[in-house]
Amino acid sequence: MTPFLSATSPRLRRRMIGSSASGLAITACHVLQGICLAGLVGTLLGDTSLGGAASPFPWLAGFAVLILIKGVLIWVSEIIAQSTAQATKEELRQRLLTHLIDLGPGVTLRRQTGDLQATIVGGVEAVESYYSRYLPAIIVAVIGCAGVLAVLALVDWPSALLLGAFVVAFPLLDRFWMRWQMPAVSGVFAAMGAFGAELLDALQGILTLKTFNASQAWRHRLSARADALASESIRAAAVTMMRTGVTGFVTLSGTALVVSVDAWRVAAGELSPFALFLALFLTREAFRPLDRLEKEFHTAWAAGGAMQSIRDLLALEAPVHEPASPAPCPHRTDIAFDAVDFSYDGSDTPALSSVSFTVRENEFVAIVGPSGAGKSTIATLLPRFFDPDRGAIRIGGTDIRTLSLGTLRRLIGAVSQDTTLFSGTIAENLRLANPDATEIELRAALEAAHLAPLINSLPQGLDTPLGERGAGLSGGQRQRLAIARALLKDAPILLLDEATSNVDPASEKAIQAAIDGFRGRRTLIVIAHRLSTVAAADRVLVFERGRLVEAGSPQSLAIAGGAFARLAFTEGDVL
Ligand SMILES: Nc1ncnc2c1ncn2[C@@H]1O[C@H](COP(=O)(O)OP(=O)(O)OP(=O)(O)O)[C@@H](O)[C@H]1O
Repeated sequence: MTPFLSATSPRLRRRMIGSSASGLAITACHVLQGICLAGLVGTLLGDTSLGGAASPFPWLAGFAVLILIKGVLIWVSEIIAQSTAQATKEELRQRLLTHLIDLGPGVTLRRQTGDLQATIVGGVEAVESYYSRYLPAIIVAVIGCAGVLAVLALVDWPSALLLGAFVVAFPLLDRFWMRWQMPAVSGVFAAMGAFGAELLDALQGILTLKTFNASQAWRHRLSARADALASESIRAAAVTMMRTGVTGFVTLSGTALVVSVDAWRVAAGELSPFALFLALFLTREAFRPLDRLEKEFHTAWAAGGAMQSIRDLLALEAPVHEPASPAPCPHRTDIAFDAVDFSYDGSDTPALSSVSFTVRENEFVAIVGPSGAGKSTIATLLPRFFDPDRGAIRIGGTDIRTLSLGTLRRLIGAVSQDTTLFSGTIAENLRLANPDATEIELRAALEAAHLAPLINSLPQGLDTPLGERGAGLSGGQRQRLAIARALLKDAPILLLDEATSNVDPASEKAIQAAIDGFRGRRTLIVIAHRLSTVAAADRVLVFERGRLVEAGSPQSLAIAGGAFARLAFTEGDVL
C-alpha cells in the first residue's frame, strides 16, 4: 500500500511531521524516565559508577518533571493526530469532489452513485487514520527504536546489540504472521461489504418489500449475511489474538534474555547495577513504539481497500475534454447532428447509429421512440456529457467540441427524466440556475412553468423548505419546478427529457401549457412520451434501435402509417 496524499499536500505533510515529532518527544521522555529510574535504583544500591552522587532526589525530581512534560506531550500529540485526521478528510474529499466535478456527469452516469458515495464518505473515513496514526507510528517506531538502542549502546553496547536483534525480529515476525494469516482475515471485509449492501438494499426498498410481502424472506437473507459476518469476525479475532501472542512472546523473551545476561554480568562484576537497570527500563521503551505500531496496523489494513477505490476514482479519465483554444459562442442556436455514432463504454450495441438531423432555431421538435431507442442518449450528447464516437454535433454551425464546456452548457437549459431538487427552500432550488435572480424573476419563471398559484398558496411561499430530492412536492410539481429552474437559466435551447412522464393529468396540462408558452421563443427539444406533447410539436423525430427512422410533422407522420403511426397505435395516449 503506497500513500498517495502526503506527496501532494504540504499542509498534511506538516501535520504528520508534527505528529511524528511529538511521538518521538514522548519516546525521548520515556527514555529519560528510564535513565532517572535506573539512576535512582543505582544510587539507592550505592552504585559507584554514578560518580558518587549520593542523593536519590535529583533522579526523583527529574522523573517527576518528566511525568509532567510527558503528560503535556501526549495531549499535544493527540491534538495533532485529531487535526491531521480532519486535514486528511478535508484534503481527500476536496480532491475527490474536484475530480468528480471535473469528470462531469458522464462518470456518475456510468458508475453507481452508491459506490461513489461509499468512496467519498466511508472510504475517506477509513483512510484518515492511516495518515493521522499509522504513518506517524512507523516514523516513531523506526527513529524511536534506533534512538533507544543508541542510548543503551552508549552505556553498554552488548546489551544494545542483544536487544537490537529482538527489536528487528518483532516487526519481521509480525509481518510474516500477518501475511500467512491474511486469507483467514480478509473474509471479514467481504462479509461486511455483503451485509452492508444487502442492508442498504433492504432499507431503500422497504416499500417494495412490504408491497410484495417479501420482507420475511429478506429478513432471512439478512440474518444469513449477519451469521456469515459473525463467524468471519470470530475467525479474524482469533488470528489477531494469536498475533498479539506472537509479538508478546518476542517482547518477553527479548526482555528476559537481556536482563538475565546482564544480571549474570553484574554478578561477574563486568557490569554496573545502573547499566543493568537501564537495560531493563530501556528494553521496555524499545518495544513500546513497536507495540503502538502493531495496534495501529489494523487501521492501515482497513484503509487498504478504501485506498484502492479512492485511487481508482482519482485515476478515472474524464469522458470529454475542454478544447485547447475554445471557439466563440455561436450567434444562432440551430442544432445539427451529423452522422453521429455512439456506444456506451462496455456495450456492444450502439446506442446511436448514423444519426443525422437538424433542428432550426426556435423550432419545437419532439423525439419519440420505444424504450431503448436512443432518445435520452441524444439529450446526453448535446451538453457533451459524452462525445460521439463518430460524426459531429453542431450548434449554430459550430462543432460543440470546439466550444468551452461552460459556454456550451450555458446555451442549454435541461429538465431530465430524473429531476433533481435539493434540500433547501424553493427559492434556493430555483437560484441554482441563476444565483443573482431577483424575486420578480423567480416569480416570472414559476408563472411560466404554471406553478405560481401553488407556490403563492404556501404559507412560506418561495421560502418553503423542501426535503431531500424535493420531498413535499408531487411528481408533477417537482417537474414544473425543474422547468421553472431551467427557464430561469434563460438558455436559448431548452431540452426536456420525459418531462410529462409519470405526472398527473393536471400537471401534464400545466407542463403542456408551459411548453406552449415558449414555442417560437426558444429552440425546444422535447423527448416525449405523450401524444398530447407530440401533437403540438413542429416536427417529430422517430427513433428505433438507435436509428432515426422517420421525421416530419405529427399530422403527416400519423397519416403516413409508418413507425410513428404504429407507435401511436400501440402506445395509445402514452407513447
Ligand atoms: N449509462 C449507460 N450505459 C450503458 N448503456 C446505456 C446507458 N444508458 C443507456 N444505455 C443503452 O443505450 C441504449 C439507448 O438508451 P436510451 O436511454 O438513450 O434510450 P431511450 O430511448 O431514452 O429509452 P427510455 O425511453 O426507456 O428512456 C439502450 O440500449 C440502453 O440500454
